[in-house]
Amino acid sequence: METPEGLRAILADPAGAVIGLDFDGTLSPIVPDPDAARIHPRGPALLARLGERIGAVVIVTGRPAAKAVEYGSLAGVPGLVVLGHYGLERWEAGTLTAPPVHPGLARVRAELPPLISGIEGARFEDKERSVAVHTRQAAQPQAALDALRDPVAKLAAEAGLAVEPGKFVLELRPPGVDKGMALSAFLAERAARSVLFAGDDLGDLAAFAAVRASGLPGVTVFSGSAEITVEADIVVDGPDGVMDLLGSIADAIGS
Ligand SMILES: O=P(O)(O)OC[C@H]1O[C@H](O[C@H]2O[C@H](CO)[C@@H](O)[C@H](O)[C@H]2O)[C@H](O)[C@@H](O)[C@@H]1O
Repeated sequence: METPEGLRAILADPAGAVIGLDFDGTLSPIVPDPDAARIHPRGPALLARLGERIGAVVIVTGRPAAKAVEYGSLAGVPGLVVLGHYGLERWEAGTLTAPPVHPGLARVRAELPPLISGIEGARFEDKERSVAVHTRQAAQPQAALDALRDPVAKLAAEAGLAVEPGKFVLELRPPGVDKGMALSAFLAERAARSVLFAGDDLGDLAAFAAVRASGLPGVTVFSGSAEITVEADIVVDGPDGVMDLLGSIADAIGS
């Protein structure tokens, strides 16, 4: 495969590059229990190598930023920025900045668990600034997700929250921010000269669009799985493939 223009730009001028990465499904293999997710074993060392030479490495995730740092063992990655909750939170050099919790969260925290209690295998995740319902552990994950779509959408609308669908998950989160907005603002802040973003799920599409809209030499990387197909400049085989790609970038720019 010919090296995409965006990747060539990153290799030619690493100090001007931003490498943006999703967490679950991209850096961290998908597992049934959201609390059991951990970064790929090669992740921390690879990101540390990239952090030394790349202009900026930024993780843009639906997780709380501190959870991504913890589950990723990432506190020591040089210069790392983590934008959590789709850009609502920012973690940098051990400091977390975040807005107040959205007032609608109290209502969904109270009403979502009873609403999903009739759905076999459905699981509630409380992320403080958002909540999620997962169906991966149901006997029929897709049917369970489909059964939840309308009641979850109704509850979210009444609480003034947005629904973010993903891999066997529906999140209820504050509106007005997405991974594309978060990445675009970060590129501007860093005066980036090139960009790569890697993701695996529907929430990452906004970041892919931001790469394309940035006007920079850019490359989108899809961490492929059997669960979803998305067009991107480079498609790799899940987190193993992401690690191979990041490793080849780190090797090419030296350490
Ligand atoms: O933006 P991301 O970093 O990709 O986070 C998106 C959501 O990821 C998590 O759920 C997903 O991964 C779980 C662990 O592998 C898996 O069990 C689940 O089916 C996936 O949807 C996380 O639990 C959510 O809170 C994140 O928002």
